[in-house]
Amino acid sequence: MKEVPMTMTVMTPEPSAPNAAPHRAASTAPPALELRHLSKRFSVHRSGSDLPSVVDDLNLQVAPGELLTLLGPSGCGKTTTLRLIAGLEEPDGGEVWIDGRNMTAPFQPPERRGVGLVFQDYALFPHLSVLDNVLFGLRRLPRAERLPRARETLSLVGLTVFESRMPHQLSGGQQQRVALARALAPRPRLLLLDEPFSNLDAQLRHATRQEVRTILRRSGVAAILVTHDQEEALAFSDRIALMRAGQIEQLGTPQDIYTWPRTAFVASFLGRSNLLSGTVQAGVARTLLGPVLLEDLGAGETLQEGDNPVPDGLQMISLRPEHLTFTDDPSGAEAVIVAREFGGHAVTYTLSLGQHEVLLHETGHPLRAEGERVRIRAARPGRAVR
Ligand SMILES: Nc1ncnc2c1ncn2[C@@H]1O[C@H](COP(=O)(O)OP(=O)(O)OP(=O)(O)O)[C@@H](O)[C@H]1O
Repeated sequence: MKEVPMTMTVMTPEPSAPNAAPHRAASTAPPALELRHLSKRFSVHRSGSDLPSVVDDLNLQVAPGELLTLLGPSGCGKTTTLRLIAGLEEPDGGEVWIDGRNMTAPFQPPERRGVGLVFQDYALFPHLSVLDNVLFGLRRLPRAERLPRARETLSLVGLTVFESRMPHQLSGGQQQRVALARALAPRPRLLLLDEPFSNLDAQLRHATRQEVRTILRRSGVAAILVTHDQEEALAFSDRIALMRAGQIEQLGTPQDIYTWPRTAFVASFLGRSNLLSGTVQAGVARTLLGPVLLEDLGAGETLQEGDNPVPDGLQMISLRPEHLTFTDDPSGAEAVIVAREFGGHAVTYTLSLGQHEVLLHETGHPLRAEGERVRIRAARPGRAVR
């Protein structure tokens, strides 16, 4: 059974909008969220030295209805960013704007931000029924509106028949949907989800993620998901902000970031990648795999007239495992299969090219044996990364 939560799940919006943005155009909706040069560092001692910034000059806009994921390794500042947005932490610098209102000047407490929160531990009240848990988030609503709103939200998350149950009588996935209903019931401007699926086992996690995504789409609320699970980020998000050391390393749609990583960090954090050094000349890199044609531009990248998309010289080249292929061509690089990872629909081979190892991902072919000598080549263009 879960403990009574220390943190409240729902922050009901206040009706007034004291800090409406002066530049807000009448016909255009403001971003659901805007972070401007947001910074936060924690002090070690009251009087002592400061640690480096945990959130470092962060700029971000989230459109109404958008599902954005903050993705990154442990300790990169995702949760702190979420807590700054919710008003659970005060920033050292910068601004948080929610739905066109400045929440940081003056500082608005959590309950005045119109933000809903969902945590990984569901934070349901164990002694309240499903319906009462949802009603709890509606204390600020006129009494007559509470029950219809709670029932409407339970219907949205598909839990109407469970309204009299206690939380311990529900599966983990159902409990998480109750937590979602409780956060959505006050109709927040923005929903913040902190690792909401991490307590669920793999299968339930996948199903719940899809359900939550569908529910959020239906409700039209903008949401920010925090996760360190790249597969979850790829499947869930309209856009991903990939964070590293308190900054956004790359921001874009899952497909764009996966296809056109700008840095070696992004290439290897989001999916697997072979990082090879190559000498580039006229858009082709000479690597230990032989010549690799390079992607010149990624989504959103533009060139000034006369610019060379990939400068000549020594560069780091990223090649996805699925972009390598076995070949009978004698010009292919010689390699030995040192390991084989069978994943059902696909196989990932680890290949040794002497000093270096690379990964090759193959679907729908007969299995090759460990120890087999093969030739490989790049079947798709590579990407020069910093
Ligand atoms: N209250 C605090 N006092 C001091 N340091 C803190 C505090 N809260 C967070 N930190 C530090 O800030 C850094 C970022 O923490 P944060 O929880 O935001 O990272 P995260 O990306 O969410 O990590 P994880 O995925 O592990 O939850 C970490 O080094 C953490 O130790």
